Amino acid sequence: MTSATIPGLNGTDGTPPTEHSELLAWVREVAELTQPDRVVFADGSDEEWERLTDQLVEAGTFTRLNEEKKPNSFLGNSDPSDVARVESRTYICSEKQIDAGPTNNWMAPAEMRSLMTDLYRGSMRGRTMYVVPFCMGPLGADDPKLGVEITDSEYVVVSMRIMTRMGKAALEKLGTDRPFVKALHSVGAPLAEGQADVPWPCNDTKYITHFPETREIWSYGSGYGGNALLGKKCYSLRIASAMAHDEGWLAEHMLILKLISPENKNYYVAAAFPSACGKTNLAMIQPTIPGWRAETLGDDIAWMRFGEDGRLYAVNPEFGFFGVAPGTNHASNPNAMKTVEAGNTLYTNVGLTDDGDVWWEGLEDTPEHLIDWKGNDWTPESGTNAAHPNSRYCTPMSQCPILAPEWDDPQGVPISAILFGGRRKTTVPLVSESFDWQHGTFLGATLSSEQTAAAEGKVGAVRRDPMAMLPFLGYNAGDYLNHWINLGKNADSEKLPKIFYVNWFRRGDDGRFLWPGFGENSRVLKWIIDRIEHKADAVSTPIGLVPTAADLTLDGLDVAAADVDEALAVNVEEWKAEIPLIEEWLEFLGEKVPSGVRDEFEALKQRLG
Ligand SMILES: Nc1nc2c(ncn2[C@@H]2O[C@H](COP(=O)(O)OP(=O)(O)OP(=O)(O)O)[C@@H](O)[C@H]2O)c(=O)[nH]1
Ligand SMILES: O=C([O-])CC(=O)C(=O)O
Ligand SMILES: [Mn+2]
Repeated sequence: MTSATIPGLNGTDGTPPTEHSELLAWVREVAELTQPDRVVFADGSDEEWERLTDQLVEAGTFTRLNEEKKPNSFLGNSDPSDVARVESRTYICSEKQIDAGPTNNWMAPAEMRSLMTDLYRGSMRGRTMYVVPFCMGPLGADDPKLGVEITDSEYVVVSMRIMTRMGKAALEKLGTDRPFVKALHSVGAPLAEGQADVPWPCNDTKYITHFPETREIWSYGSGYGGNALLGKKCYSLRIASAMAHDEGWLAEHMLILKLISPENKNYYVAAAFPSACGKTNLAMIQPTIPGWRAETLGDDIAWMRFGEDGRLYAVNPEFGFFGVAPGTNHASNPNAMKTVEAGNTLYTNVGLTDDGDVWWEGLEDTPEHLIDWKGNDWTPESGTNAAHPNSRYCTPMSQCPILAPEWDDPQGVPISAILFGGRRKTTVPLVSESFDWQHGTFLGATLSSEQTAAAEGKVGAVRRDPMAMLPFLGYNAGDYLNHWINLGKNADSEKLPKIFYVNWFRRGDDGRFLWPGFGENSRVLKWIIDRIEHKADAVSTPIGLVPTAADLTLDGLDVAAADVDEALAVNVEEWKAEIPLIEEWLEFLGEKVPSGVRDEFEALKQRLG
């Protein structure tokens, strides 16, 4: 493949639809290495969507859902071994190991390149290689954040069309020489001449690799969203966090929410919770308190930078939602249900009902019979899950009924409050306010949560997850915390967002949730806004400023007063038990932990006595 044209391109004369020489050179290089049967530039058109979804139905990957119930929507269940992010196979390959830090897997870039080049050799044989240009964040930005994913998966192409601004418009933005992130993906399942394909090609060997210094991503062996849709975690968090560190901004695992008060005043809130800990639900909240409304700007990722006015502005780099299905229903998250019911949605690893609809645990109207995510007959008596706990829907953001009109504004929105939160059965109260930015950074740095099914590993085990970024940091966690401290030091403290810590998941002795969560979380949000407006009280405790039940608006809440008190309680003995765990965590992070975070730890110990 040494000629100027690219054989097989679009099945035509081989003339590529771009004159971007660096892109073309890379496409040729990858095609030569991976040996696909043909090369196609994805344009993001409706015609392409139809062609590829038809092809996926034909291949047995997709089932077209009932047109009346779920128009233009498909179910694609994965191989049972390929259902979540693989953190043990995720690498940050910086030149120096210290720059990947203690929280990341590391291998020297040259070694990883050599190892993966061997894996990629011939890995696309018998398949089509797609070149997928995309943009993270508004196309209208002064400095649009572009990328190109090369993939041999049709599932990835159609999913990228939902999750990113993909195709022709992004290719036009690339022009002839705009820089872009190179994101290479192969499912690692070449087909020999005449070999039949399987519905979900993947490989037992998996690598999700990042080269932060050269802003490159190499992914191999998995088709699952977080491993294969490279604009999402790989680019917008791991690579972008490294860019943000160099350039003075933040790339965070945060939802962006707009709250509108009864006085019609707008407040923007960003919140970082670990995977499957409630971002999508909070982002689409339907407030239960009269007069308050909410609108969504993003449910997973926020890029934040200081504006000329000194405030912190957030943009959502994504274009769709890749949300957890189980637990989502018309009561818990009506806005997510309306978004997916509008159609144009891809479902992965949920049940298929006899009338061609989807079902998952927690959805209303349990069917008498369905085909479960593994392809087996299922009834409510089966005693197994119809849907995998990490099953997901992939749906266009534009269909969200409460999408904020400013969602695509390249300026972003000014953030008034940042929330950190996790899943903790004990210890962590429903809400607390940090004393200041440095203390808030400490709360984020020591954030802890019980593990969920969003990644391989033991569900329920408590782990520290700094700013909910543990699996998504593209560089040393100590440097990252330093970056947070420094941003605060260099900003006008009056204009910085206030930082809060929430826990919707505290439980009583019998295991029941003490707080009903979901729409009722609006009561906590109202207190947060009232704190910003100096309208609500709080008690100063060793861990931060905490409301009493009397400080919250609880009219109409159907929860025992004792449960609310228990949800809000700061139990000094429980917090003392937390101290050695925090100590161990800071030791693990090592000497790069900033003094500001260490000082906060000492101060906490003092306050606990
Ligand atoms: N008890 C309780 N459960 C909640 C609440 N909010 C969300 N959940 C449950 O938490 C699970 C995951 O929530 P999501 O909102 O999808 O998680 P996410 O943080 O967006 O996750 P990722 O997409 O993995 O980053 C779902 O099963 C929800 O039903 C809440 O306020 N209370
Ligand atoms: O990346 C994914 O697969 C989904 C997600 O948002 C997460 O795990 O946090
Ligand atoms: Mn996420």
